[in-house]
Amino acid sequence: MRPYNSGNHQLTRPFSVDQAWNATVDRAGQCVLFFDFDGTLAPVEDDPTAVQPAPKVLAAIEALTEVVQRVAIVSARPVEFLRDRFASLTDVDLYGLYGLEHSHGSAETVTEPAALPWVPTMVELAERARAELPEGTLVEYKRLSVALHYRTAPELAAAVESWGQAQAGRLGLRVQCGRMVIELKPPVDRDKGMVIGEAVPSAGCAWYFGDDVSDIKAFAALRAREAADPSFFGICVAVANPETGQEVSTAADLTIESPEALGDFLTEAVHRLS
Ligand SMILES: O=P(O)(O)OC[C@H]1O[C@H](O[C@H]2O[C@H](CO)[C@@H](O)[C@H](O)[C@H]2O)[C@H](O)[C@@H](O)[C@@H]1O
Repeated sequence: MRPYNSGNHQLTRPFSVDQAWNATVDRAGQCVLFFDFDGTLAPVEDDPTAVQPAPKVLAAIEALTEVVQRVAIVSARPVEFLRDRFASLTDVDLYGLYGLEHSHGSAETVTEPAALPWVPTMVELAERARAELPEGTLVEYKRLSVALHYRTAPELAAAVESWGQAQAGRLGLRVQCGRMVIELKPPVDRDKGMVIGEAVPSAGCAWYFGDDVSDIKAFAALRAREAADPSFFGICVAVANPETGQEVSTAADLTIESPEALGDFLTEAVHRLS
């Protein structure tokens, strides 16, 4: 595979964790670290409201903000949810709802204007889902999207997905499938790949950590940046899981065992980059 210029190091895929960090040390001040939230920084729970970052994650990210150019969380959760989980971190960029919302540092949340007219549709959709879907489905209303979960009732997968697809057709919404979930979103062009594509032009390197199929678009954005500029290097890291893990790992450069292991990995990264 084509070697690419990573400062003082020439890396050729596949590369090891040590090689990736050594190449990052040379340009830590130009490096952006992007993290997905659920299943990456936080272990999966049956109840989406109960989720918290894994041990060591908050301390490690806080320390990393001092040594890299930027740290950003890129999630399908609303910014308000992310801000609550990362309240102690004032220097982290938050991208919520696949980039329909963002907030930089402690600034106000900005919402993509084209998505706002879809709020009433989402309210109606969430009400209808609660009334029509079988018991065991968990309906998560997120203002500009609705997630239909079947983690605690996997036998409902086909029924929930078919109901969601039908509603998307009826209302003109887009569908994003994930780990035991189908999500309906406004027909507005925002995804994790677009967020990363817009955020990396001024960076010399970037790491993206993710566990779900929506994160593969973010990996692709790093690959595209690298193809356009051989002096840039992007490192795609999968977090293993029994549902989407194989697909995400196949698209990644490196795989980490779990969100808890990522906490350890980031703690080690602080020492390597400091
Ligand atoms: O982009 P992300 O930050 O990874 O968000 C993706 C979805 O994460 C949440 O659902 C997932 O985690 C839940 C809590 O652990 C779990 O119960 C569910 O099965 C997973 O799909 C979140 O609730 C969704 O809104 C996000 O779309």
